[in-house]
Amino acid sequence: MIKVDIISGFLGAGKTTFIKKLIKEIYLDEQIVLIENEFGEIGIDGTFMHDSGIEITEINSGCICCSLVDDFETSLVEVIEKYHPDRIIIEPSGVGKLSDVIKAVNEVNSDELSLDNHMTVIDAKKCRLYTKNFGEFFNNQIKYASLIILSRTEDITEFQLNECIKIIKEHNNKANIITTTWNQLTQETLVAAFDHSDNLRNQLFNELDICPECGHNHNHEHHHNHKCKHEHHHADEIFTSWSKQTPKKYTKIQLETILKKLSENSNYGNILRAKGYVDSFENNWLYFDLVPGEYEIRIGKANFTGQICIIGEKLDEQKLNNLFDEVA
Ligand SMILES: Nc1nc2c(ncn2[C@@H]2O[C@H](COP(=O)(O)OP(=O)(O)OP(=O)(O)O)[C@@H](O)[C@H]2O)c(=O)[nH]1
Repeated sequence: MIKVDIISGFLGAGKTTFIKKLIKEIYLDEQIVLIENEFGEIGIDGTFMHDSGIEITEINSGCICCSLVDDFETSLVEVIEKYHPDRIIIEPSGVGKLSDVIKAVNEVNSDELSLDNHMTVIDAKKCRLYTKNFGEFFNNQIKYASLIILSRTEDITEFQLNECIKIIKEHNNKANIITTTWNQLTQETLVAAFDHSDNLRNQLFNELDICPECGHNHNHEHHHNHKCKHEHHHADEIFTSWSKQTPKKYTKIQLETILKKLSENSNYGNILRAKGYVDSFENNWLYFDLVPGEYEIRIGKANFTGQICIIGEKLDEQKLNNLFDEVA
């Protein structure tokens, strides 16, 4: 049997960072293939992970649970035939619904796959904001998780942490919630959290009554019709992405000025995530990550060209293009 893990979580929650930790500390003896589904057109994460020798299959420009469901099945079957790994880790796009991804995995026509952990990474700092603004996606990722991992707990007050846990428990009061900051999470503590989630998963599955049409859990016929009509949005009805490939060089200060504007200014649309890498005037490239209110620039290896990817709501493509092109 090939085990399948799904690691969901909203845009920028820390999925990729957590997967790296899992591979290094929990799955170190297993042969792993990672299937990444990016909502944007460019697979940015792939380049980071390749260095650790993990096979990566990327499915970009849409969502494996709606527009790319056939591509997803094809990729899974290809991965099984080509690599016969011990485990396949699926990283859905941040705007995917976990119930849809579980459903897509269950529908793949193969006796070799068995769904193992389906966990969700939640940015503890943004829990309240995201449940309010993007609840349809965010709450679904909470509800269907067998294990929940909080990120950025080092940056929040006890009050914020309790509030975040309260929100999570409103949607899922069974899953273990990992609240420890990631640099303190040891192999033993992770294993303990996973063991508990093993028991829970079976329980959760019995309770999952997933609608065959829309992938949602509905217990009553009446609710069923209502919810399918009014609540089931596809990610691309709400979120948009803008990508650009560019050979342009930036100084660190120039890139910082751009990211600062993106994180503080609503002129460009509601920016929820930006990431990519660009050439610099030094002998290295600048890799960047942005979520609302914070950004990070790291030094990295050259790539074949620079790539920028932005995801948000109502993005102003012209203004974004000018921002990256007309650098002072
Ligand atoms: N301070 C802090 N930063 C974190 C933590 N987890 C993730 N980050 C940062 O958050 C940014 C996004 O992390 P990723 O792991 O790329 O998030 P993701 O969920 O894969 O993002 P998507 O690409 O949108 O799917 C990066 O800059 C990480 O370094 C955390 O626990 N603490």
